[in-house]
Amino acid sequence: MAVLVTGGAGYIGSHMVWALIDAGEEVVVLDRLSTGFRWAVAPEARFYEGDIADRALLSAIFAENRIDAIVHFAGSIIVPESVADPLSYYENNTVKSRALIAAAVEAKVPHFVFSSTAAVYGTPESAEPVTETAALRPESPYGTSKLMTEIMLRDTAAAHDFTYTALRYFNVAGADPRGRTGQSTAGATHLIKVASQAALGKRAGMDVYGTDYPTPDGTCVRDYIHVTDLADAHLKALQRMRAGGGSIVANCGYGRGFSVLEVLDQVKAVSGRDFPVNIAGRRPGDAVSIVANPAVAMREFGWTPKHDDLAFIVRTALDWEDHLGKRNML
Ligand SMILES: O=c1ccn([C@@H]2O[C@H](COP(=O)(O)OP(=O)(O)O[C@H]3O[C@H](CO)[C@H](O)[C@H](O)[C@H]3O)[C@@H](O)[C@H]2O)c(=O)[nH]1
Repeated sequence: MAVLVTGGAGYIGSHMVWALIDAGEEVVVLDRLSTGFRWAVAPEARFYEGDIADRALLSAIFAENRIDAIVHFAGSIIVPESVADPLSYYENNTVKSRALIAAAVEAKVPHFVFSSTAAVYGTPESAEPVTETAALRPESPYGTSKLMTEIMLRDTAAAHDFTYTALRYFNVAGADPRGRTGQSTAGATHLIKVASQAALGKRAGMDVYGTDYPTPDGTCVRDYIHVTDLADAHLKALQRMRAGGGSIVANCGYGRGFSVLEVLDQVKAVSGRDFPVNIAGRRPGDAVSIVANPAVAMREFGWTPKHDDLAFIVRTALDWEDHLGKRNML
């Protein structure tokens, strides 16, 4: 059987494709290449260029491949962009996911792994690591668009012979330790990516969005997870469903938070480079502090983090950024 990876030319998707291939799986990728890159897709995967809401293309993919699982990454991922242009986020993340889920049900594809997000929680009530049963109060259209898809999956699983896993990602960073892929998106806004670019002189400096938050140093706190550990969580979630496990929602993070300033110190230390940091105002849609309780993923699919070390995350991000620079890519 084969696994269909939507968004497999993107940052997390391209790592997932490698994780599946490393595990001996047959992989089919569907990506419209709006932000991803054809070269990011492992050559062993079968590639289709197109949209996840293109029913004719999906029918062809299901007819040409024996797919028993979909791992769905395709979507828009930038919190402030979603605040500025909410309807694009509801279109790309909710409406198009609905089309993909409908096609999966029609084709009787039994397993679905969905890339959800910690943004579904908004800012949790307490500073304790958040569990999956916490209140769902997204603070951005991005978070709401993903939550709506989770709800569609829940209701679809109740009505059809269909099992899903929704993985709520915390802050994904780093790159394949073997250097095969990394975060390559043009105009990326993610903290570790931006700081790596500043450290390597690809940008003159960077902004810190807000130092007046109610956190120890006044900057926002996040739980940074290495992208390879995240891909491994998907693989384990898939194996669990194939073994008969039911639908489930699970956090993907390490259970400890770092502030923006702590991350910047780490990037400076690991790279050995200093760079200008401008203290700017708060960015719309930012949650104050959010850290995962990953107990469900660890217990239910036996997920064990292997790279839960901020210095390693930063090292692999810097190595990938350097690799892109040496090849005049981005
Ligand atoms: O140049 C920058 C970039 C980011 N930040 C700050 O760094 C923190 C992390 O920001 P990111 O943009 O790296 O990530 P977000 O927490 O906004 O969002 C990420 O995590 C979310 C879940 O928490 C979603 O999954 C989302 O897709 C993903 O981008 C925030 O406080 C942000 O304000 C800066 O200060 N300067």
